[in-house]
Amino acid sequence: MDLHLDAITLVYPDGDSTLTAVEDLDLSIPSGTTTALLGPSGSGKSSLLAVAGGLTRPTAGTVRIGQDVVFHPATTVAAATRARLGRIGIVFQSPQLLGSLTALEQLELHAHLRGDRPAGLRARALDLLAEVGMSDHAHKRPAQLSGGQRQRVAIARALIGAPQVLLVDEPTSALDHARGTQVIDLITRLARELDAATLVVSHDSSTLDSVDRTVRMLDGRLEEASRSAVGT
Ligand SMILES: Nc1ncnc2c1ncn2[C@@H]1O[C@H](COP(=O)(O)OP(=O)(O)OP(=O)(O)O)[C@@H](O)[C@H]1O
Repeated sequence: MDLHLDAITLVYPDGDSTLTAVEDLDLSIPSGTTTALLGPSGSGKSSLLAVAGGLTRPTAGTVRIGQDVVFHPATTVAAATRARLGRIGIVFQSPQLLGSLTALEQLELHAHLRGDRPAGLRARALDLLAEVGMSDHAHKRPAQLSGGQRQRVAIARALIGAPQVLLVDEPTSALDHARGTQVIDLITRLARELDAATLVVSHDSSTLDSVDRTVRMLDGRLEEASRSAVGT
């Protein structure tokens, strides 16, 4: 299903005043495609991703998956958590793996937390680890893996629940150019295979050849050139 961010505004309290991190922003991402979100530091990229993932309530506007409004200014924490766990996979900037668990166990634990039934779970987790090129490392713990390998485990973990939406924050910031490009190519391919509407925040446009679309944020808004590309 497509992801729609409709007229999103996010205002943070800032001492005695306020700071508008995202301002009246519209963005739609068709299912199975990947959109990269670029922009200078402080332009609002992570804030927008947090709203799209239901981690932060928008001040105004709605987040829809298909026709369903999943997040809006009055969404309760319980409803946001339910929608996120059921429909959205998130990969954070640092992979946030648990040190004591193997790659395979990271995926299994995540599925259990989502409330998935265990039947066939191990096979699906192993399939996903194979998809991200980690079959030979399924039984290793994070300390035994490289940065790029940990990022691959985090991507597989985000996909274990077959999410309709995949949100990825700066997946390449700790990687060199070649590995960064590989990770972006992997995300783009998996989004297509799994039909997930995917948004990737990035600083580094040189790794983004495989994405379907690139949009740029500046001061909480999409730049004109990117906005005209929306929907193409
Ligand atoms: N929790 C918060 N409370 C108040 N202001 C915040 C908060 N989080 C972010 N901001 C401010 O909102 C603006 C947008 O920040 P955001 O982190 O979304 O930008 P970004 O484009 O992701 O930056 P970077 O590329 O450096 O991660 C910045 O001015 C930032 O200082």
